[in-house]
Amino acid sequence: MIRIGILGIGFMGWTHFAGATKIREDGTLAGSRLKGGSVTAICTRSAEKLAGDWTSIQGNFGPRGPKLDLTKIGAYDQPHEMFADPEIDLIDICLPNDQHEEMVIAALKAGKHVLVEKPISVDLKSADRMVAAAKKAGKLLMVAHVLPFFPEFQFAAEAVASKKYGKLLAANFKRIISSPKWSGGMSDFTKLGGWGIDLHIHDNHFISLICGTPRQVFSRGFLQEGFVNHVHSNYVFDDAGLAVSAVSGGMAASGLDFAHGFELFFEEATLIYSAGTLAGQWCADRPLTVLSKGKATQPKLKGGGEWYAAFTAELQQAVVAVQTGEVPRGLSADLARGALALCHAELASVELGKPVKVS
Ligand SMILES: NC(=O)C1=CN([C@@H]2O[C@H](COP(=O)(O)OP(=O)(O)OC[C@H]3O[C@@H](n4cnc5c(N)ncnc54)[C@H](OP(=O)(O)O)[C@@H]3O)[C@@H](O)[C@H]2O)C=CC1
Ligand SMILES: O=C1CO[C@H](CO)[C@@H](O)[C@@H]1O
Repeated sequence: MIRIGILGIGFMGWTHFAGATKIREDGTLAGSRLKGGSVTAICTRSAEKLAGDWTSIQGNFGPRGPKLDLTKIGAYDQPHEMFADPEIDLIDICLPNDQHEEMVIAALKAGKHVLVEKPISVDLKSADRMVAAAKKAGKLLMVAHVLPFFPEFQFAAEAVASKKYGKLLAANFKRIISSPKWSGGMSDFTKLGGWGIDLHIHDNHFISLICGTPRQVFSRGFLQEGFVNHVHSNYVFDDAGLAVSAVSGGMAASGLDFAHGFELFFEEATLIYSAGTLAGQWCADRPLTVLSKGKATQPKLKGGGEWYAAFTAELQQAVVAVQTGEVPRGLSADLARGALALCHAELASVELGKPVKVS
């Protein structure tokens, strides 16, 4: 049994907890959703949350946090005490971006495997230090990029890899939010790395996963405090027969809290998907649809339809990685670091007004 300790009970800490744990209506815990793994501890600075009152938590998807009976799990208010607990194997870090490096390195030094929320860090040198610390400690460092675990994105990734609709010729991705209001810790634009890192990295990671690393990127957009707020990017691959672009940012008016989607153009089919919130209501305006030979079909997707299902799948893979010692590419720190490098190349491209090589 892989025992997981979650550090930071905000939007993502609650979401990971819900993905991993069966919760009854009355807030008591009914066991793990993960095969071979379980959340056995949490660490939070908040006395309220330690006592099980998570009702202050509300992110830009999913329900408000509940009132929980936490008597069956360990509850810490000091990260280093949780890291020292010999009964924990994997630390799951759900803290604001600027705190990832310090806590990741401390957990690795304490002999734990680590899963850290995306982005791995805001700074590339910091990401390198984290990767080096994992190698030195001989422990796994995984980055919780959840997009490949969303059923629609999983379907798209499998279609590209299997070539079931022929070669991918072109792709366009969208990820738009209005500025979130729920989190003090996530409200400092420079600590976030701007939406060009905090938000858009999801698509940079997914694009790198399914298409490989682009050679160059050419971006136009809007900067704020030295970081990207809104960006339109063209990715330049060695394969001139592959055209990929993305639009991401945090400039949407409130009421459009979150929207994402894609159009993938294959030789023999087009895949479209578009969903998000409109004035607080989740709305899949274009559920994943395959257009081919004049027909539009909505394929049966893998995975559950619950709001936390992608996180269950992500945490399940992290558990298997600890069991086997092998990190799947989607969770690898190297791919996460590469996605961050792409974000920085886009920032440089917006600043310089010309294409920039991806390092
Ligand atoms: N994969 C995805 O879809 C998403 C990923 N994220 C990522 O998850 C991470 C956390 O984001 P999110 O959960 O939205 O943020 P929240 O602010 O909602 O939660 C972060 C939590 O970290 C703890 N914390 C510890 N130190 C601090 C501090 N100095 N300031 C603020 N909080 C602190 C707090 O928990 P406590 O009170 O328990 O101490 C806080 O609630 C980020 O890296 C973000 O990019 C965010 C949203 C979606
Ligand atoms: O997907 C996401 C939704 O928006 C959040 C910010 O508010 C991001 O942190 C996150 O990665």
